[in-house]
Amino acid sequence: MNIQMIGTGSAFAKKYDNNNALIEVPGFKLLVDCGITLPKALHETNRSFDELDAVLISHIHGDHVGGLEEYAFQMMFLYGKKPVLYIASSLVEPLWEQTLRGGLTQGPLQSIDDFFEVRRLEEGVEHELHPGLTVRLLQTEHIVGKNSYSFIFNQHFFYSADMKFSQALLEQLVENGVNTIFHDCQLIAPGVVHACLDELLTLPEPLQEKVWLMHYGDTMENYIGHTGKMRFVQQREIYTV
Ligand SMILES: O=c1ccn([C@@H]2O[C@H](COP(=O)(O)O)[C@@H](O)[C@H]2O)c(=O)[nH]1
Ligand SMILES: [Zn+2]
Ligand SMILES: [Zn+2]
Repeated sequence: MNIQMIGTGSAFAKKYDNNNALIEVPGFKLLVDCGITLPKALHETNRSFDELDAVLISHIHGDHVGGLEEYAFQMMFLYGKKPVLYIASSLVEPLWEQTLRGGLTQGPLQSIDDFFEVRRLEEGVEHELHPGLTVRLLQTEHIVGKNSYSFIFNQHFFYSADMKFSQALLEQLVENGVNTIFHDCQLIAPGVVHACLDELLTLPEPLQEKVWLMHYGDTMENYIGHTGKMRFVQQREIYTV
């Protein structure tokens, strides 16, 4: 499985695009989150919405869902297709009612199903998205009252939604077969709604070696060499995991 971060930036980053990814297995391209900057960033990566097979959503913040309106409209008006949307069941109603409805509805098109082929996912269940690609949703802590789901792909690759630091969770994941962790990282403490670098640096070194840092601020380069055994994911670089 290959992963390319279309962006690695935090919500306010300007040097880096929103923390959204493209996961690819033979015959299938999955966009993970679709934030405000995604449509332009995808274009700058010489890709188009039409080549994506589906999008998977972690939680409802602009840097993760703000590009969905353009995705739906481009697919409708430029390509005459309905994109496949994988999303936790609990997020379907809030995504539509609180984020997308105002911009998308027109005439007889009044429901999320008019714009997306919605595939509802249940937490804790191994879902096969395509031969060679499974995902399991894990609800992780971000902001009180807002459901947020991290992902375990192919039982070994953990991709955090925006989440608070939890050493216990990371240790448990590794015990259960996870060997690569892409983790959001707020560079400046305190993390509050994210794991911050100081917290991640308290992880034992063997665990740090499995951790790659993403969702970082514009000053990331100042921290190169100060992340212990952890490495920064580079925007637009392709990693095989
Ligand atoms: O406690 C907080 C911290 C941040 N926010 C806002 O959420 C969005 C998305 O930010 P993420 O850091 O990517 O989750 C951004 O506008 C933050 O300012 C918040 O509402 N509450
Ligand atoms: Zn975010
Ligand atoms: Zn968030």
